[in-house]
Amino acid sequence: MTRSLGLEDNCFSDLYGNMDIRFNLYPPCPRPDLVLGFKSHSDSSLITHVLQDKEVEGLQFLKGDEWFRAPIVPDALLIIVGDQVEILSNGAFKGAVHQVVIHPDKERISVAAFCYGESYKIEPFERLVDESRPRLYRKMENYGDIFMENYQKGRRTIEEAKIYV
Ligand SMILES: O=C(O)CCC(=O)C(=O)O
Ligand SMILES: [Fe+2]
Repeated sequence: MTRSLGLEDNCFSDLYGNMDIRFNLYPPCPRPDLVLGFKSHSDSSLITHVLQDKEVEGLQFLKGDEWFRAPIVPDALLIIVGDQVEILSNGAFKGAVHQVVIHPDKERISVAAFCYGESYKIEPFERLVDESRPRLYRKMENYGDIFMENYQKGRRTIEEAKIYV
């Protein structure tokens, strides 16, 4: 990813600070058309590693206005680009919007490991901002905290970070 931006190999991973791990349990629901296991969101992290259930699908990604299912690949870790990489890369990568749907009669489990930056402040890499690529995101502080508040209200925090040029 970094090479495709002309940056040094470790410039994202050098920023890693905390990792939060979440164990998700999605009980079955006889009316999966009426509920979601996880409503539509992008992650506040730099990147997220997801270990999916070995048998029950549910994770979906938004492209355009269509949802695409993430297939099960046994024992594979799925990598999701988070909002903080969107900001650092000045929009070259996008925080992937995803949701989880529920199975009518099978439980699903997953484990998500969120890698966060060590610093509370996050802004685009200077080297990715110039006359031909204007700065598209403000410097954000305490992204994770703002994120939770917004998530509960159904808002995307990345929208607050965007500068419209
Ligand atoms: O359950 C999954 O596959 C993904 C969970 C997720 O999106 C999250 O924990 O942020
Ligand atoms: Fe997520």
